[in-house]
Amino acid sequence: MLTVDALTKTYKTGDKALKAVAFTVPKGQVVGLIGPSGAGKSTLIRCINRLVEPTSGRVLLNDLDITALPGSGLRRARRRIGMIFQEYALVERLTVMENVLSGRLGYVGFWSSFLRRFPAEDIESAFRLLDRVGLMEHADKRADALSGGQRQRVGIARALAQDPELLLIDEPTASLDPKTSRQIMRLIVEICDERGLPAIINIHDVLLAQQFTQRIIGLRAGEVVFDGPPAALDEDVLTRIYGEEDWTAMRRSAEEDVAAERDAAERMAGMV
Ligand SMILES: Nc1ncnc2c1ncn2[C@@H]1O[C@H](COP(=O)(O)OP(=O)(O)OP(=O)(O)O)[C@@H](O)[C@H]1O
Repeated sequence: MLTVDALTKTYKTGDKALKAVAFTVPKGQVVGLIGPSGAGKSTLIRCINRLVEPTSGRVLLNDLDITALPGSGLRRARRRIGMIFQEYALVERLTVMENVLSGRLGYVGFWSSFLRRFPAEDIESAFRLLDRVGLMEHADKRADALSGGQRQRVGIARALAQDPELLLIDEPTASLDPKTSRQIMRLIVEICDERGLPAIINIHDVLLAQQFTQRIIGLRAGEVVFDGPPAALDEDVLTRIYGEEDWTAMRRSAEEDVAAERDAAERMAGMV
């Protein structure tokens, strides 16, 4: 379980990016974090793994107080937190398998990691993960030979290779087409359910968040202004999160996207 307790971040510039943010995420739950630009979503994700130092408040991962850890303890704690990124952050010239195994680098000693020699059980487990994300036959391909959706699957497998207790996911579908985005969201939610992993997904696509996550947290100007099930996310709530003008513009562009996708599907159907 992840507990975020009265988390506050004030940057040196005086920007109050988080104001006493508090929530808990139980095992297996996937939370969609939404909010307008500048609401504090990235700051929240970065404060949880302490890439950004919180000003006050606490972050607990199961029984471990991440906010109280000194440097060495923090490195060990970060192994427990898997990260998945918008731009995948793969090593392009390495193979799919090597990228997945790089998730184990925090566990093997310096020379083994320098020589990229991994224990047999790490390799077996990496094969199982590649199978789970549907990339078994691509294990030996270089990462730069893959499609965007396949790359994100490698990113997911690499995060899981860490054997994490929490996943922090930053805009996982922002570089993908709508169909691939849905496949990736479905995969993330299924895997979190199978492994009892809590996850927070920073996601700008409200419809996608609503369709796949079990809970939505809406941030506005550093404060949680909504925390509840996707079904409760009505026009009033969305206006509260995004403001009247931005929500109307977002809804219009989402409707246009849905219509464009439907037209494309109809055209494809007409061709066969
Ligand atoms: N390194 C920094 N120094 C000073 N202020 C910062 C820094 N990073 C973010 N901020 C400020 O903190 C607030 C929250 O920013 P943050 O990037 O967390 O928002 P966000 O919701 O992730 O936005 P976006 O969706 O555009 O990525 C903003 O006012 C931003 O200007």
